[in-house]
Amino acid sequence: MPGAAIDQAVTLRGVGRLYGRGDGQVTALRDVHCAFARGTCTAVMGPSGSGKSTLLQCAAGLDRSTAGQVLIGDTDIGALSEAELTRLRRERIGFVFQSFNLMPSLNARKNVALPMRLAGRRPSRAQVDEVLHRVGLGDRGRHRPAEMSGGQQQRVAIARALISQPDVLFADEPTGALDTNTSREVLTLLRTLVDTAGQTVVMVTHDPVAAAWADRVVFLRDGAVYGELASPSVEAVTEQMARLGG
Ligand SMILES: Nc1ncnc2c1ncn2[C@@H]1O[C@H](COP(=O)(O)OP(=O)(O)OP(=O)(O)O)[C@@H](O)[C@H]1O
Repeated sequence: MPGAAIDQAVTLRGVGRLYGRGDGQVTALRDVHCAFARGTCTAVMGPSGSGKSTLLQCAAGLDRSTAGQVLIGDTDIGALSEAELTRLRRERIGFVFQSFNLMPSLNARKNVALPMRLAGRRPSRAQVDEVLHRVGLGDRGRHRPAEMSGGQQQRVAIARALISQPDVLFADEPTGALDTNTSREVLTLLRTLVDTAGQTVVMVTHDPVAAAWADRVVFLRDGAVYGELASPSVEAVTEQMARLGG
């Protein structure tokens, strides 16, 4: 198709998400159109309750939208069965949470290998070590979460998300539980994955400093896209958030 030169990793077309019924119904997303280009990092921002987590979960196939289409590459995930969606999530999507969600009794290597093992495959030691090396933890494979800093634990969670070589890495407040220094550690890593490996990253954040690491910020208000900023600076993001009342 002429003009369709930008390769989108994820496309949302008119996405809506309603929760509940009747008087208690909440519109978490309304007619959201946006796309995330391959090999870029996008931050999603907006006031509390504006639909950021819902957008991320619908885009990642963790939740189903109630209107519109979500495409991963050119796959319309709304058209997939539950089994197909589970497989797509496992093979093409990585997800990182604010709270790391590591298994405390397992060392870093075993945490990284866990999703593949649960899917009935056993990654090789070399595969696990390679991904730990990529996140800068090549020497920490035997450490358990309690023996690592918050930033290191989040890097293990990122390694775990990367082991399947996902098309897109989604991160919901990846630095929300971290102090300034360890946040920078994690943001540097995400930036490096984008710049050196062409990884696509989409992250929700409340923090203008974190958002300024992204190539673009998409702002939400009341479940709708309010605007966006390319090459964001901390000041420009802060200003836009103040305008949004966030
Ligand atoms: N499972 C659910 N059931 C009912 N309402 C929900 C559910 N999940 C989210 N909502 C509502 O949808 C709206 C958007 O929520 P969402 O968590 O996506 O916002 P958010 O921007 O991520 O907020 P925060 O910054 O506080 O995490 C809110 O009004 C929320 O209360």
